[in-house]
Amino acid sequence: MLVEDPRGIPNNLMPYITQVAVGRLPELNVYGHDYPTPDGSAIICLPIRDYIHVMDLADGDVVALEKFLQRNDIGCVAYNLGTGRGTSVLEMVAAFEKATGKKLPIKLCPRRPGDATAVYASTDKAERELGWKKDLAVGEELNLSRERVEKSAVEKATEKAPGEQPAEEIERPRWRCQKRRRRTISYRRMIQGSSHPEGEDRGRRQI
Ligand SMILES: O=c1ccn([C@@H]2O[C@H](COP(=O)(O)OP(=O)(O)O[C@H]3O[C@H](CO)[C@H](O)[C@H](O)[C@H]3O)[C@@H](O)[C@H]2O)c(=O)[nH]1
Repeated sequence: MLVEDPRGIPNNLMPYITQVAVGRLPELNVYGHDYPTPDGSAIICLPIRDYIHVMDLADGDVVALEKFLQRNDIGCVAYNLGTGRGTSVLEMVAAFEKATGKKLPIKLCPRRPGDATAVYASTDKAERELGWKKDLAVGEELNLSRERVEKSAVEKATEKAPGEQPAEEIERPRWRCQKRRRRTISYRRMIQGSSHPEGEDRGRRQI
């Protein structure tokens, strides 16, 4: 998932990339550059994964919940939410560099034990039954990821010690994602206005 900012040194790719980009970590270790290509040719190929923005994932949850709230007899159904597309680590690095205009220092390293060569979702069922499809392009996802990290970096820089007086106002990056905010509001309305017997209580707990 894109848009993660854990404390300490991250294990996952995106938070590692963003921490290198803002200078918290010196370089990105790219694990594994000796994987086979699907056709068995000798070309070096990095492991591939399915990278989806957390807001697309949240939209998928909303449409699944909508379906559930409309029917009482739906039972347990599993849907894959992803882009349906495999992307390599170096493709992610290139997309990030394009979105931010910033060069990321990388180091090619041996494979990480336990890493699978290729993992990506089949999203046909979600598209067919929920009408859900990821709608952010990779560049847009990465812009949002960068905004999230910049915002968090400002918040960390302005954290106050107990008893400390308010510091001078620091300009915060503007959150440009008005479309997403509108969706969150309509999600709240949907839950609050639900006629499902449990809808109102569920909505109160989640908001
Ligand atoms: O510092 C790092 C961290 C990761 N990777 C590589 O990046 C890829 C993703 O590794 P992660 O640890 O981030 O994630 P997983 O392999 O557990 O994959 C899961 O998380 C991914 C996002 O981090 C995608 O969502 C993916 O579909 C999901 O299976 C792997 O090829 C890994 O070897 C690096 O090269 N350097």
